[in-house]
Amino acid sequence: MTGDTDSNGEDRERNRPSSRTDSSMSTNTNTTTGPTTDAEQEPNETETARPDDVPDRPPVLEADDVDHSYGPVSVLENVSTTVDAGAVTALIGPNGSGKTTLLRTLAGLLEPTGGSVTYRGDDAARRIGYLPQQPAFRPGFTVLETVRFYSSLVGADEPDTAAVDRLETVGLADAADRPVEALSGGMTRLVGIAQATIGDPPVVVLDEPASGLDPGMSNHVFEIAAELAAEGTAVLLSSHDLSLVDRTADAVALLDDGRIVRQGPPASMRADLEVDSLRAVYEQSVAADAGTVRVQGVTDE
Ligand SMILES: Nc1ncnc2c1ncn2[C@@H]1O[C@H](COP(=O)(O)OP(=O)(O)OP(=O)(O)O)[C@@H](O)[C@H]1O
Repeated sequence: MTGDTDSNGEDRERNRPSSRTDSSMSTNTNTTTGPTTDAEQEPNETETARPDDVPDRPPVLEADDVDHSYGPVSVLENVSTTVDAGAVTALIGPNGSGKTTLLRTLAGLLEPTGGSVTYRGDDAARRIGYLPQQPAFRPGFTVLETVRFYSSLVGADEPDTAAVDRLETVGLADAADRPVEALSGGMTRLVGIAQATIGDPPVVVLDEPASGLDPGMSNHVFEIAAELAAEGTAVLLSSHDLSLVDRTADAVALLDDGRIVRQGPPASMRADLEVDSLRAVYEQSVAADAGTVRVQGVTDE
């Protein structure tokens, strides 16, 4: 993985792990999904044809009819999806629609209250790396010491080298000696990304990795996600930055009120609705009024 940054997204477009015409996620709503075959694929005029040498993307995580309730409050209902190797899968949806709950369920941090989540990847020392929405680190240590600690936890042969490399990748090399409690919110998130990716887990789950980052660093974080995918990692992230998702993601799942209402490659989603942006797909698919957060468990009188 390299740490090169481009600020305009053109290199990322060129370096995208593969064409987005291959569907790593079903476009059906609420169905168990798997890779579709090329024969099942509708021709897509907005994208170039899939080259023959694009590797298959086996599902590494599968969610099958997943429900999650916090006590009496049902937050996820019948969510079926896959997270595939060598792809960036993005979860989008309104505030409170259940993205964090789904990410935590897929990462194995929350038990589904119905359905199942299955890991189908390699039996790695660390299977899933996870960046929480609000990463926090134990005060009293520097950035380098913190990342080195996580590096040694995952059994790196040379924790120092691995930690230094990872800080360079996320763009934090210059802050290596700074105490973690003296970092800005965006810098803390970058330490979190270093922590989530150390040890090269087959699955990396990033909850709003670009939140609080300036535009250049947001681009950089999505570029890191694309580079991880190009190396074969299954990257699952949530984001409200629809243009970055549109440019970067191989597959998108749109969650509304705890249900997946659309999923598939962004180009297919745009083509299905005959619109030219993921934002337009979002606006046509989300039921809630803009400016209102739908709160599960609260009924309309
Ligand atoms: N521990 C919890 N106990 C009870 N309810 C919870 C808990 N965590 C989340 N919720 C509720 O579940 C719903 C979905 O929350 P979640 O954080 O998954 O949404 P989200 O899509 O990630 O939102 P955002 O985009 O604002 O981060 C919300 O109504 C929230 O209040």
